[in-house]
Amino acid sequence: MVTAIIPAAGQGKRMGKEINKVFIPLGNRPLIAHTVLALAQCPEINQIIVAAAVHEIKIMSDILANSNIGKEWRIVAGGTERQYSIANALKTVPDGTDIVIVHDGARALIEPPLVTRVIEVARQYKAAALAMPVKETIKLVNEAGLTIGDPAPRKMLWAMQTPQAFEAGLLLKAYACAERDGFIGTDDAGLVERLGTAVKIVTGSYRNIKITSPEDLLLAEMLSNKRREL
Ligand SMILES: Nc1ccn([C@@H]2O[C@H](COP(=O)(O)OP(=O)(O)OP(=O)(O)O)[C@@H](O)[C@H]2O)c(=O)n1
Ligand SMILES: C[C@](O)(CO)[C@H](O)COP(=O)(O)O
Repeated sequence: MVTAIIPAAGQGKRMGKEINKVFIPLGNRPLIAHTVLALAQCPEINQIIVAAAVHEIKIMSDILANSNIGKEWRIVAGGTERQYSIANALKTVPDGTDIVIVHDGARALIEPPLVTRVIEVARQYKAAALAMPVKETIKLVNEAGLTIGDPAPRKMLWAMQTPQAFEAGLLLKAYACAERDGFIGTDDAGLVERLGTAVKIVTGSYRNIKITSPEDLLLAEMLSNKRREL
């Protein structure tokens, strides 16, 4: 049984709008509805848990109730960090779940076949994540703004995306260890790697953007219109 967790309890500060970016409309529905519906289209996923900010539970619930999700779904209260929002959701994962997938509410353009793929690979390798090769030259820069070297050859650098999928027991252990150590990571794969488990990379898509700043919204609108034309 596969449970999907969607953290959507952020503030969307970098988007610079008054509302949480996951409620911004994209085409005919809010971003979060696109995200949840994309995951709901994956036959492998049995239930969906969305983490929402406490003061946004009502609006989230209204949106999801009107979205014809067609799968079991529920909302949990989020936390002050993405990781805490996911930790809250993990506490409510139903017994019998063997795979947990985590997907950002803000990655509304995810294509269902990629979700299916990452779940299949997680069954094989225990841990899998979408990622894309970086296109830019990446450098380490110190606080004074001076370069201090290249981190690794570019062909070894991949930009992590979501969804990321894990054996349920492994992810629960990774979260318990991170909490014990006071470690905050920027993705779930990072928490699992701390246990010594390598995460199998699945090539994602440059269209699977995390809608973070206003330019991303423009790009999302273009990509989404293009998809409707096809
Ligand atoms: N305390 C938090 C912070 C983030 N998220 C979610 O994690 C995903 C990825 O985070 P990000 O894109 O950084 O979203 P925000 O934290 O909302 O953005 P910002 O940092 O600009 O405020 C988003 O779907 C966001 O809603 C969450 O559930 N709980
Ligand atoms: C998990 C993630 O989407 C992988 O790219 C990303 O790290 C989330 O980052 P943020 O710190 O919440 O912007």
